[in-house]
Amino acid sequence: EVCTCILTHTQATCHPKSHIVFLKTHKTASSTILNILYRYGESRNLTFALPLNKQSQLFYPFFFVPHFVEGVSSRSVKEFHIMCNHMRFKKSEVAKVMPQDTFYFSILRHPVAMMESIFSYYKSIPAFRKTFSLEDFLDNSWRNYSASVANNHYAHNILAFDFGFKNNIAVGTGDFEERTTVAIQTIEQDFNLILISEYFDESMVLLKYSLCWSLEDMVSFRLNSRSEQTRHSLSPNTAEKIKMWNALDWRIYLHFNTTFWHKVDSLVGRQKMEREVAQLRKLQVKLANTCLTDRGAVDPSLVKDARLKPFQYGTAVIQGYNLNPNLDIQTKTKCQRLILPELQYTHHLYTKQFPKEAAKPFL
Ligand SMILES: Nc1ncnc2c1ncn2[C@@H]1O[C@H](COP(=O)(O)OS(=O)(=O)O)[C@@H](OP(=O)(O)O)[C@H]1O
Repeated sequence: EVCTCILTHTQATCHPKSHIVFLKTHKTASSTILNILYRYGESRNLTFALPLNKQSQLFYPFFFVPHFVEGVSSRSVKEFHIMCNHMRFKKSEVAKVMPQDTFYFSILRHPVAMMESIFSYYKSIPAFRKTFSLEDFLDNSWRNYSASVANNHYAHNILAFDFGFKNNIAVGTGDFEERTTVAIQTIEQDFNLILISEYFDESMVLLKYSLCWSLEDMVSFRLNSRSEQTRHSLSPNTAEKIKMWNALDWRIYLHFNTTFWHKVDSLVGRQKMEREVAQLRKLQVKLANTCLTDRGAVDPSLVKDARLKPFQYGTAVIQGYNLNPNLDIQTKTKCQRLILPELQYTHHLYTKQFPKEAAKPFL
């Protein structure tokens, strides 16, 4: 894989990859990446490993098994190209569905920013429900945190959980170091690339090189972003408490933040990276000027077309976009796909791939 990617440096004959697994982690900009994969696959008639029965997730938080994918049990699909919906990762099971030469990648976000986002989005889970604030949770409520209660996994080392590891471990306990090492080594083995949400544009350029795609394939608008009014700034003291509480995630993040920059150096180079990030941003500004009326995201109450409204959850206010009404049909379709929220786009692809199943009443 590395060899073909190096060839892309010189614009030589690398072959675009189309067998891809993206582990969609939570609150890491993963919906923006999902949208990139959906558009790439749809425009090339690739087949997605979509969740069974019109679900939007691969039966998360259960560990992945092949029959979660529509078309596996019925054997109606011969070859899957892209798997990218939320799942709890288990490599041995995913590998039963996907071709051998599949490229595996995922994305991590700084655990402090991530927990701030998660607290607002998953405020209704038992661990957070009765707490006044994230600070209140970190100071007091975590003492009553029960790992066995459904959905509480969102509150503790959620990155590790999504990658398939046990998430309930405290720093300083007997096997913390060993389990951290095993988690990091296993992710290194199972994944070809780990991206970092804080360097989203750099991540997209790195992904472009790794997949041998074009810069045009990497353009996106920020999806699933919260409006300013539901963001909370955290003190340095709170940030330290989050790093302690989510020590496993913090260690995983630190490790892959380092390897990310090693990959940048070996696959792209810093100067070229800077140039390509600037090009990518230019392309995105141009696209925003063409596609959008408001130039950027707006609060959901201001999204005029109900079909383009993102799903709302918890105390978060998730923003969406308004489409420029003066577009020719072709441009309109292209722009619409760029801002189509995850649930709507998943349903659209499901209907295309499985028209008969899509017509059946929802069970
Ligand atoms: N391009 C880009 N760059 C940086 N950050 C981005 C980007 N796109 C989305 N986001 C932020 O990612 C958060 C949503 O993450 P997800 O889409 O993974 O959420 S979900 O788990 O699917 O609900 C959400 O974070 P918060 O706004 O802090 O909640 C988004 O703002």
